[in-house]
Amino acid sequence: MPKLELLPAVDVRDGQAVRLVHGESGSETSYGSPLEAALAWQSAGAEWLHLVDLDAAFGTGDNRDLIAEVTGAMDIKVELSGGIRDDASLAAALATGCRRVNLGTAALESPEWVAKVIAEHGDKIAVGLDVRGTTLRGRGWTRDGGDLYETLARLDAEGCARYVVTDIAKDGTLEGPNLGLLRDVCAVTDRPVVASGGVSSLADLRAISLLVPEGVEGAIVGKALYAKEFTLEEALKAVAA
Ligand SMILES: O=C(O)c1ccccc1N[C@@H]1O[C@H](COP(=O)(O)O)[C@@H](O)[C@H]1O
Repeated sequence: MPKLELLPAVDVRDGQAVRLVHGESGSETSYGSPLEAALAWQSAGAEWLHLVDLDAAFGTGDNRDLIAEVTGAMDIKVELSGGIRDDASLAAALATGCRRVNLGTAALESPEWVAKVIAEHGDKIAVGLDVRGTTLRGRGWTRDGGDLYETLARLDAEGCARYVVTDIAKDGTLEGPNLGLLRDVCAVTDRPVVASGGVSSLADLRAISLLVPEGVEGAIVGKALYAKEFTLEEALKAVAA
């Protein structure tokens, strides 16, 4: 059985690595330099980095140069999220050398463009399904964007390669992942799913690992690492077992 991939997160707001609670603007705790954080996760053995431009996601500017600098400094695979909504922002994201990008708002508001870039770029495109209940949220998670399962069916039909599923109610809370949501999504798609939101312990990671046979490929870990609930080395060991 393949092991669960771990993607430590670096979310960037106003040039700083931050964690939010429920993705709410203004709930930031700052953790300093994004480059230092990313390099620390790489040194600890990460194979992936989940790098988010929160200003671009919220529409409060962007950290594009910094994101490109961090991505360029990485030897590991980078997944980029936040504000990738049109040809220019997608070209800038892909030009960083990242392995793939996550589209959020665009998948809700620009379905024709998303179908086009999925056809053009294949598995370099993932879609972030950020949900409250089963309602998708876009524009920095501030606006409703339709039903999770209807959107998933459309994206599946368009050939979307992968989904990053975030339970907003869990994100940044250290309350544990929404395993039911992950199971429900895996039950209706054959595409790999990356779990996001709520991881608080090594036990949570082991619980997500049990969903690998159902289609969960990876887990994004944020707050728990920054709050030192466990180390990345411990997490990698826990999912390797
Ligand atoms: O990661 C977060 O905490 C987050 C919080 C609020 C909004 C977005 C967030 N992150 C990721 O950004 C993209 C969505 O950006 P966009 O809608 O495409 O501009 C998505 O992957 C979110 O999970």
